[in-house]
Amino acid sequence: MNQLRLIKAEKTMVEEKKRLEDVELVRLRKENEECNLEISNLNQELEMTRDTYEKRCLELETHAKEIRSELEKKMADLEKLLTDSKKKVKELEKFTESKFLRWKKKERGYKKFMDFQHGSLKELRLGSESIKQEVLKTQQIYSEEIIQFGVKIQGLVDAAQNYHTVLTENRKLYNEVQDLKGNIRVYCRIRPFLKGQNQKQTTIEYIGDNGELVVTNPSKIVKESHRLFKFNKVFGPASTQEEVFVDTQPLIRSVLDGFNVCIFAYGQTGSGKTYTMTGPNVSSPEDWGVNYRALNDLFHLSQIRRSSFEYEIGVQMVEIYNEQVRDLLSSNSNQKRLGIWNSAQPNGLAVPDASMHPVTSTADVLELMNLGLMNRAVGATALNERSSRSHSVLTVHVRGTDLETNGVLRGNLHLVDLAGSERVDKSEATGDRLKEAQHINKSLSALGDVIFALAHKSQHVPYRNSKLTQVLQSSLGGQAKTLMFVQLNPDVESFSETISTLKFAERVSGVELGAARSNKEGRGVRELMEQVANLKDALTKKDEEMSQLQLRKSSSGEKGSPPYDSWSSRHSIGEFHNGTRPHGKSVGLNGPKAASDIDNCSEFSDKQSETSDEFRHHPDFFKRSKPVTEDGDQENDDDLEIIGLGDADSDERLSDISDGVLSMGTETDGSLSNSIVELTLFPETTKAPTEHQEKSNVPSKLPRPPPKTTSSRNQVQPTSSSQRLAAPSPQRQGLVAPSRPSVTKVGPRTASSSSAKKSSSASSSLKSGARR
Ligand SMILES: Nc1ncnc2c1ncn2[C@@H]1O[C@H](COP(=O)(O)OP(=O)(O)OP(=O)(O)O)[C@@H](O)[C@H]1O
Repeated sequence: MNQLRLIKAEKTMVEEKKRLEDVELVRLRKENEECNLEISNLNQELEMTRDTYEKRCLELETHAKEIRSELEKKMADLEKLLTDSKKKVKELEKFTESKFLRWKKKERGYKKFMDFQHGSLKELRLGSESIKQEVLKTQQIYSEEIIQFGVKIQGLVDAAQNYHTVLTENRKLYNEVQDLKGNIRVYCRIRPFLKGQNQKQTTIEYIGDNGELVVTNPSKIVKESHRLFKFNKVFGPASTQEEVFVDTQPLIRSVLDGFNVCIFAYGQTGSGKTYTMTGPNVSSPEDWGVNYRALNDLFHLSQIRRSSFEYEIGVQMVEIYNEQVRDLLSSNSNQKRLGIWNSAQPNGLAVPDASMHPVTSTADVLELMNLGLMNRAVGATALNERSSRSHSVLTVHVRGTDLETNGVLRGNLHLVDLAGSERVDKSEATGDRLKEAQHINKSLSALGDVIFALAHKSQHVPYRNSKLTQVLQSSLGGQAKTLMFVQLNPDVESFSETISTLKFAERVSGVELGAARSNKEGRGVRELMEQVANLKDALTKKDEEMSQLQLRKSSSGEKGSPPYDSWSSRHSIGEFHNGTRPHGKSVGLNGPKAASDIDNCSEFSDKQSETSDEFRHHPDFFKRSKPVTEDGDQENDDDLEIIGLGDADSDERLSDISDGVLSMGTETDGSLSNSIVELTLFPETTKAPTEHQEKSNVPSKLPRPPPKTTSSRNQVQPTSSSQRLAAPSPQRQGLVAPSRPSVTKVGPRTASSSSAKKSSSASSSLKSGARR
């Protein structure tokens, strides 16, 4: 059993073993298959590799064959090249040899040439040496000649400089001649274009150094479109305030020598009148206009002269708007209309009620002017741009006392910024604007009338026709120096205005007023005046004789001129007011003076109509000139209507502003210092307390009026400050008395006229030579 079992176990074991061997066999078989597969694969691969290798070998063999054949070919080529190169080398060797030979030949040729050149160079050097010598010689000659030229040019320069000196001298002489003739100086100033106006066309074509100005209208180029004007000086747009002042300075300085000076700026609105007269910016001295600079200069000069002269300077500033005079320096806002006096008043106060401010420094002036400008501006807010439609007049009164002789000099300087001139034409205006335009028209016309009446030596100068001319009277007569700034706007749109302004200015520049005279009250002047009076008396006598002869002739049937013809042709007004005879005889109104007065009156209408005709030539001024009646009353009545003033206003005209009485101190006795009335420059006032206070600034050193005498003038004058300026000495009374009965005002001034008669002899004697 055991054995069986053993056998069975062995059998199981064998079976197990067999089964394992089967599995192993299967595995091995599988592996064998795999190996066979792999072998076949490898065989395949080997086949392929062999094929590829064989292919590659074939290729390489073909390639090697190709390369070999190629190499063989190249070798053949190289051999060929080598043979060719050898051939070429041989050829080159041949060529080089021939070249070398040629070079050698050339070298020899060059050598020969160089030798030749060397020889020539030597020759040239020699030649240049000689040329150098010659050039040196020529240079020397040239330098000598240049030196000679220099000397000659220096001579020419000297001559040119002399020419300029002569020119300057000529100009000076010309100005002196003008001064002597009393020509109104006309300076033209052209405003530059303002910011934003750069593109505008200008009408100014040429500005000459000698005062020539050519204007043209670039928008209308027609034949003879260029207009030439000539003035004393033309300031271009680039001119500075300083340059303008330098040319004005001598005129202004003469105020300190006792001359009356009037400077006014004329031109259309916006042409630069205010710029010239006041300046755009008061705080910058560079921008100061003529006004500030003038006062500054007067102070400066008065300081320089302080060892020989004591000067007192006072300032008034008024505005004339709608024929009403307003004090611009008054602190009183409710001021009444100011009256105007006859500026023949010896103290020269045309508007005595306007506050007078003594000034001693530029700071004072700046303060005052600021006040004036502010007051003007107050008006402007109410009436809009009032400055364009009102005249502003700054009056500087100067009184100088000669410390050595005690002689007194008085000078007035009127600095006037006129209203815009073109407004005159703008008659389409209505209401207030029309009224303004009429007033501007009237006053500018009146200014033109006065200037041309003076120019024509008319016996009647219509000062009364406007407030402006009344205020300026003392500085517009033959005794004064007058300068007009003609302001131009270069804009082409203003062309027609520019032309009419220039035409007017051209006519003004030709006006001769007669030599200006200093208001000097000294013995020398008095003696001269006496001499003049004597001469005039002699002349009057001759005239009388002639007129009598003519009368006799005409009465005996011969044709002849009326007796006054000869007088009028030879005398200006005032000449026959002389009562001083060569031997001290006094002539009353019944004498030649009376005759002359009648004569003067009878001539008024003729003279005036002549003047008016003359004036009409100016498109702006003259057409509008009204005929003036004999004594101007008609015209003044009209004026009164326009400005709404009645008798009250006419009563304010305390003195009849007669042309004939525009006289200066012409005392006739020897006691000069006693006879001249000492009038205060800044008189006291007893009117309103405010004004009183204002005027209490008057320096105590100023002379006070002497006690009243029996002056008729003083008796009738109202109680304004200047009415009590002084009590004239008997010799002086005549100065303020009306010169002609025909122009003497009645009413409140009856006493004045009657007393004038009483003092007629004194009056007539005082007026002698006043205009000559
Ligand atoms: N020479 C100048 N250089 C520079 N600017 C100027 C000059 N002249 C005038 N202007 C300028 O032109 C303008 C007008 O000038 P301004 O007010 O002086 O004219 P106006 O003639 O006084 O005018 P109005 O009649 O209205 O018073 C101002 O702005 C002023 O600053």
